[in-house]
Amino acid sequence: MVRMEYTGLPRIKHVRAFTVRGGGADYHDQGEGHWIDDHIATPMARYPEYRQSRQSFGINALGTLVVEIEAEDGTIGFAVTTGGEPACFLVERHLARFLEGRNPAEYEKIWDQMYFSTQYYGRKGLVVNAISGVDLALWDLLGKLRGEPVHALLGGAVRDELQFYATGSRPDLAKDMGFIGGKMPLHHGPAGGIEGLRKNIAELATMRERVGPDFWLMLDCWMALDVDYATRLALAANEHGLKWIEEAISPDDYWGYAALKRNVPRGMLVTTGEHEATRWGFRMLLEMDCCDILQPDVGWCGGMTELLKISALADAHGKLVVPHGSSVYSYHFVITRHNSPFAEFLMMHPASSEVVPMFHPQLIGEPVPVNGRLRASALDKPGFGVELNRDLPMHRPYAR
Ligand SMILES: C[C@H](O)[C@H](O)[C@@H](O)[C@@H](O)C(=O)O
Ligand SMILES: [Mg+2]
Repeated sequence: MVRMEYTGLPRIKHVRAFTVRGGGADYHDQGEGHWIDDHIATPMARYPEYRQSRQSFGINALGTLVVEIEAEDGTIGFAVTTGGEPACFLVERHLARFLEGRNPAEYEKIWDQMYFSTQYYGRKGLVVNAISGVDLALWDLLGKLRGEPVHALLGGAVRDELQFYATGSRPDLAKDMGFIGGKMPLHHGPAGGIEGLRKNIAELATMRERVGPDFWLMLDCWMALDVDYATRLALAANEHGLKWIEEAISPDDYWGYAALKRNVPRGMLVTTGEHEATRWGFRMLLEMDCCDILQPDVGWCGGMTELLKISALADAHGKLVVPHGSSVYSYHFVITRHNSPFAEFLMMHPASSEVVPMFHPQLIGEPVPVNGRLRASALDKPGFGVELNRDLPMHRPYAR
């Protein structure tokens, strides 16, 4: 038998970084009147001028980062995440050196060099968002070069379809659309006092009335609360069958999460992780028993290469990993892991009344759940199975 010498894949020739505005991966970057910017509780709500709108304090300050990786045969892999112009700088002026000229299959070594070369100023947040964007573009390129969907590169689907819960303002409509649950944004935090707490519970009670006793209802608290408020909210919400209380405390307060997890009523789940990063951050959440479900965002936690490590660690601890909604980037992962039994779908329609692609308008061919589900066969194109909408006004601020 002739032994084929392994020469690797076509080398990486160019890495390019662009920013683009208006929804997409920076999905908080929406127009007026969208549910996602309507008096949602945040840590900034202690300042009255920043209470009504998260855009007022800059939740959409960054915009989307688009990373493109072109191989020497002309194949292009890409990915989108949150990061905007500063992330473009990091990609073109720092990270690109670890990719250009390399074999795209060496994603472990590339990830290691991207992380440890930026560790002195990175480790979480924007820097790891940029690393995640590069890593996801690399996996897209790998899939396109090998003619395989990313889920096949990750070991293949363990189920025939994905099921989704919906995040938005109308769990009642989500139930009618076939989703398995509805997660609502919390509208009032400690700054709203007991009155605000009562309003939170009234909103939950109204939705429980509309959806009946069995449909999952969850509250997303977006880092806004302290342990005392979160505990009182959980105790009051229990009679309305709250399934989980999400990201109630600051991501840095591991001790607060551990206390909240001890305080909530038996059977109610504590979840967090969308603003956590790397295997080391998630190890802290696991070893300090902070939560029941880990929710890394694959576009923010370090990318697919890191999510694989986080997921295996969580699995060893018997914990679920339900990634924060990140469109196809999480779908290709969730369908391959038993400890990821369902996925999040963020309702990006302004009134949560219609299913629209999560990263609209940036991804051409972006699949959406039908009746709350997505067949594995809908994810069978190479890479992440989507193309970049090149009609959008993209800007490459640090072209080389
Ligand atoms: C709905 C929440 O306030 C955030 O906007 C959402 O993006 C995130 O926390 C989520 O879990 O989807
Ligand atoms: Mg959340």
